[in-house]
Amino acid sequence: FGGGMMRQGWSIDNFEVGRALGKGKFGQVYLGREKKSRFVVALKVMFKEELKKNGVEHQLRREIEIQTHLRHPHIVRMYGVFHDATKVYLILEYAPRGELYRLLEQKGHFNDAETATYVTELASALIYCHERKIIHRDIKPENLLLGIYGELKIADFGWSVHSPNSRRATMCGTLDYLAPEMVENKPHDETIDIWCLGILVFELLTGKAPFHCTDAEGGQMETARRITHISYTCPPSMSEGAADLIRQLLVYLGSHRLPLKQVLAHPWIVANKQDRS
Ligand SMILES: COc1ccc(C(=O)Nc2ccccc2)cc1NC(=O)CCSc1ncnc(N)c1Br
Repeated sequence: FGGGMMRQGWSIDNFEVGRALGKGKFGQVYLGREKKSRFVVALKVMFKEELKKNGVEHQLRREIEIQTHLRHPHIVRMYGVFHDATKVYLILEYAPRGELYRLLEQKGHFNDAETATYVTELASALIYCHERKIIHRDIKPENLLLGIYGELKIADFGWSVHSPNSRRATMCGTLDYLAPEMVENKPHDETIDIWCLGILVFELLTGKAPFHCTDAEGGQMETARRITHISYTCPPSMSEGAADLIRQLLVYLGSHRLPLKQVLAHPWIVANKQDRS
């Protein structure tokens, strides 16, 4: 089925459409099944009008070019794309265990073994991307899905670009994952993903993003100030090893952040990561 997937000429008539899986950027995602092969996929349906209104057609085209060539166990596959008069459809790998952030909400936080295993999977996917000069720029629980064994898969490369890049993404929503160079609108490179990895480690272990400020605490301005001043504290519940890894990731200068290969070799990761299945 995969090979055939790249053949052009798919239409929605080739698929049975099932329940809604979630709401991605610019569109709704449904469970789908290709009729002949019965292969199950996730179908993301986006309205051309909305893409045009948001001026993201070129971004989507680049995304499709990037994504259709990526093959990695911890990156959600994009098998293909088709469109009709009003909509664009992305044929995506279905992640059977859904969204990581829902699991995080449910559990409150993860333990060292679960977190170190997710970090290992994410770091290996990011190494694969960075080798191809692709930076994701939007690593956060909302963009991470879970495969059949509960393994992590990066999805929604909505903001991926080729590095180095200084174009400012119109960031909507939370500032929590913004790196200092993004807050200060400076040029950035793939080390931006290493910053986001540091934010993620903290959030998976504590259930909170390190620089988050509620509106009462000063809101987004205060969050931005804390990011550029690297002003956060690890809770006493956090192990020294995890705090050490976070300290080496949340570094102001991108070039001074722990390289991904050294993340995989960090003592806390090596001591706590588990094998899946
Ligand atoms: C490789 O995955 C993507 C690649 C690209 C884009 C995308 O929209 N790009 C884009 C859209 C507009 C403009 C520029 C880029 C989106 C995704 N993926 C998603 O949105 C995730 C859909 S939710 C889901 N998917 C599978 N299994 C589940 N259980 C769930 Br829940």
